[in-house]
Amino acid sequence: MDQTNATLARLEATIAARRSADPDASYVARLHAKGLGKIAQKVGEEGVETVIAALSGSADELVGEAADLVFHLMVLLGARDVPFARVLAELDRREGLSGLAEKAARPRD
Ligand SMILES: N=c1c2ncn([C@@H]3O[C@H](COP(=O)(O)OP(=O)(O)OP(=O)(O)O)[C@@H](O)[C@H]3O)c2ncn1[C@@H]1O[C@H](COP(=O)(O)O)[C@@H](O)[C@H]1O
Repeated sequence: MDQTNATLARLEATIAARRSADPDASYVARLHAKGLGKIAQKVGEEGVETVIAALSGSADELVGEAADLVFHLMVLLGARDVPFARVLAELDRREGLSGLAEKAARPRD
């Protein structure tokens, strides 16, 4: 397993373990206590903050916001019982398929 996948696998396992923790002691548990809607909202907020950092922040700020976004996305996937491996497998499936070619092959409305 390469470094990227090892980091994500560790984070996924930590998130799964913290879901049922005390919400007073765990941010992951607190998010789950607030429900799927709150988790999804956080992903949206972190996405917007990542965009702002990309357009007007430093590289360090962009790294920080991107980490927040990936973390909250992993919490969201876990809340829906979707293993991150499925996302990686989907990216693998798309490997080598140009985004332009994929779009051109879509059925027209
Ligand atoms: N990677 C992260 C991570 N990244 C960001 N965050 C938290 O995500 C939150 C995002 O910041 P915000 O200001 O948007 O949050 P907020 O003020 O609570 O937001 P609102 O209540 O206003 O919606 C902060 O509380 C950050 O500390 C994280 N919290 C946890 N982890 C990982 O998850 C593990 C388990 O964490 P706990 O569940 O807290 O033990 C940790 O050991 C880490 O590995």
